[in-house]
Amino acid sequence: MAQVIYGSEVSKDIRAQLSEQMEALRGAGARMPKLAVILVGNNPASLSYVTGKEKACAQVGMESELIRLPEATTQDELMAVVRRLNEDPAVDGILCQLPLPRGLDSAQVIREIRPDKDVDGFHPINVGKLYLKEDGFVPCTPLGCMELLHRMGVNPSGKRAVVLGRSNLVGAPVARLLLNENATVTICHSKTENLPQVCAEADILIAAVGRAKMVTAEYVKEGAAVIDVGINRNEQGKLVGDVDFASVEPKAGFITPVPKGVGPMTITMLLKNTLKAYRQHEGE
Ligand SMILES: Nc1nc(=O)c2c([nH]1)NC[C@@H]1CN(c3ccc(C(=O)N[C@@H](CCC(=O)O)C(=O)O)cc3)C=[N+]21
Repeated sequence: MAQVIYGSEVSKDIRAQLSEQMEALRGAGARMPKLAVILVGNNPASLSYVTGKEKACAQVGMESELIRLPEATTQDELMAVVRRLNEDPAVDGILCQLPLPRGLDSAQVIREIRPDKDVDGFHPINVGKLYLKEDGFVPCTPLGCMELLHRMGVNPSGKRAVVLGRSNLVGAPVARLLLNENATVTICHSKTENLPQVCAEADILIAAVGRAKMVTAEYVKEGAAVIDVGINRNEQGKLVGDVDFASVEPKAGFITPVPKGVGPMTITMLLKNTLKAYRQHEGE
């Protein structure tokens, strides 16, 4: 029987600490940390995530500004908005919600965000710092996965870790964070052979592949820590993870659910990254 670790609960703890820190800043009459979120177009999933980010900022007492741009926004118009936010001393963090509408170049937008305001941790400078173990912004979902592992009391050092998926947003950075904590890391992808057997060697299994319920019990070692990053929607539009929870839960040592697992941690880590940017801008 696995111990189910609710990211929604862990998030409550962390957000309570953030609320206290915001209270202290407000009490001292300081400028408040501010996150600017750019949403281009009307993708309903993006709108729900962005709304969640704004609500979380308000919940802890952080400022946020939502810039909504029409689907037909041009690359130059979008770049101009990013440049304006780069120069705005009241804005600590900038996030451009992905994916962008077809025809817009997200890599160019990400490069335009000032690295010290890149609270997504997607800018090449911050990616490089992660690989060099220097202090920069780490992407929110990978940070959330590591926080959940630490809350499980699972120390990655010396453990076999398998990351299922190699995206720039999740798989690649979380694999690097696990390596930075001295795990022995295997990254699996669509070309990996004997996938279930490779995954079943893992003490720590991170499922970030984007395929609903793909990970069943045969992919899981008895007692392993399983972290489900999946954000798939089933035919009824219900949020479903990459892990088949019913099949894996009896065998795993720890497991995170979807929803109420990694998702809320992603938002909470975004708040922490925004406070980190604020502290750097305030010269603390
Ligand atoms: N520039 C950028 N940065 C991102 O961090 C980013 C992005 N673009 N594009 C999309 C992904 C996805 N993402 C999630 C955020 C919160 C939940 C979340 O809170 N999920 C809740 C459920 C929310 C619901 O019910 O819809 C849960 O899992 O319990 C999930 C996914 C951030 N993303």
